[in-house]
Amino acid sequence: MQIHHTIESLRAARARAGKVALVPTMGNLHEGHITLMRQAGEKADCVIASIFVNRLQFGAGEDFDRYPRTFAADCEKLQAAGVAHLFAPDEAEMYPQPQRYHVDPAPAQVSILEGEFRPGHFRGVATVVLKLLNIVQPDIALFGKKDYQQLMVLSNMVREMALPVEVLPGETVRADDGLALSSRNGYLSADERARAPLLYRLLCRIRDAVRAGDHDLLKLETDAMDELVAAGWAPDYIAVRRRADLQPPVHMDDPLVVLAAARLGRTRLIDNLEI
Ligand SMILES: Nc1ncnc2c1ncn2[C@@H]1O[C@H](COP(=O)(O)OP(=O)(O)OP(=O)(O)O)[C@@H](O)[C@H]1O
Ligand SMILES: CC(C)(CO)[C@@H](O)C(=O)[O-]
Ligand code: BAL
Repeated sequence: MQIHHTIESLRAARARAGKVALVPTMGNLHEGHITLMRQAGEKADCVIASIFVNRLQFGAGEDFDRYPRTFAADCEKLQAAGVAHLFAPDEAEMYPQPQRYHVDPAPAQVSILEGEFRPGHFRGVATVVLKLLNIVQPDIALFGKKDYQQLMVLSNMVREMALPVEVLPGETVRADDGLALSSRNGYLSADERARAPLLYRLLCRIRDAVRAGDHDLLKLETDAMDELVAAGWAPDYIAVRRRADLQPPVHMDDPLVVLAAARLGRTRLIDNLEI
């Protein structure tokens, strides 16, 4: 695997490659990321991964400074997964001056769910992903469904900006007990890690209830929030939404997804399940 720290070096390599799939990450790689890399390898001749902890998408008081940076271990995993090129710019390469141009998703996209609790987050995500797409110019870009709203925002950006790239979703990879793999799981203490699968279990319960014909969504959501609080969590939201635009459903036969975010100690976890 070749490692590129500059845009110039990455672009020279990209120019020699055929069909390229890009998998953007913030590093601290786990099996969820590696599954995306393998899926990318099935769709393209050449897989390019990126690792960049993007300051623009972190709010004040969020975990930018303590975000796990494990570059050497990440490189070994990418190499083993058959990734051909890694783009790993430093901050001066990505943002040589304070970024003056941003992608601003419409409030309907980003004032809800994650966007309500992380103001400015998706502006930062969309801006860095547009920049990564411009740098790499991949044919395909892959993003995980674990970050469901991110996938929606980025798919809409690509479509509305007519970017010449195909966005492909990756299914959420989970631990045996159901917890969605996430870099932030590493923040959990042993006790918190043992309690963490409750979030997934509550999502399963709501999914199963809706499938079985229970349409009292408010009660399902409120009961699950109460259960999290009783178990010592601080939930931000649990919401059943339409998959297409993440707005509240009008018809229960719309394709739906249930999404949640909650804090366990100092760690904020998100998860979702399609219904
Ligand atoms: N468990 C997972 N299954 C599938 N894809 C995943 C999983 N976790 C992350 N991804 C995807 O990997 C890409 C990079 O994500 P990122 O580097 O933020 O990892 P993360 O584990 O989600 O980290 P964080 O804990 O910061 O949310 C994103 O497209 C994300 O949706
Ligand atoms: C897409 C992304 C790499 C942009 O920084 C990040 O939000 C992530 O890791 O999901
Ligand atoms: N996995 C999405 C990136 C973030 O939480 O900032």
